[in-house]
Amino acid sequence: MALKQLTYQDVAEHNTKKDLYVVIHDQIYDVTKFVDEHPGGEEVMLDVAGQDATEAFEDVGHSDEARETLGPLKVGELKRNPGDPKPKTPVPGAVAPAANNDSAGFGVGLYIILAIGGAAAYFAYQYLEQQKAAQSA
Ligand code: HEM
Repeated sequence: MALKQLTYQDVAEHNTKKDLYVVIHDQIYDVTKFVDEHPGGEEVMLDVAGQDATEAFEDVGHSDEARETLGPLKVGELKRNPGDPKPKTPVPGAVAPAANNDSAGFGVGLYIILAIGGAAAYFAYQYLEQQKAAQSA
């Protein structure tokens, strides 16, 4: 069967147990026949019926076997319209570098504080030495 291009609106029409589509990573799956066999139960599947289930699916940490089960259930691809919700798929590396930048920012800040503290201590020492020299002169 040729793959269909469906919009969120099209997918949303398949939201009953007898006619059940979900979107995972922008792929559309017809899980009508699978819902009764789902080891996680039908309830969770009905919760995301006709919607983007990417987050729910990934949060569970489904096995490779579960991912393979998806293959034959695929009926189409999501066609995004302007104004549709953004993809739930996290952009690889989007979070990690931001976290790194934060810690790098702190690291640089720390160096600056140490450098200023060091300079202040140096000048204080110089000043005291001068005072001592002036007194003994
Ligand atoms: C639509 C495609 C889905 C497929 C093909 C699928 C398949 C599976 C499979 C094979 C398992 C057994 C454990 C494993 O192999 O990882 C499982 C478990 C589970 N699934 Fe799904 N699943 C789907 C969607 C979802 C969704 C949308 C949810 C929403 C929360 C969900 C929730 C769960 C939970 C909670 C378990 C754990 C059950 C347990 O360990 O008692 N699944 N699923």
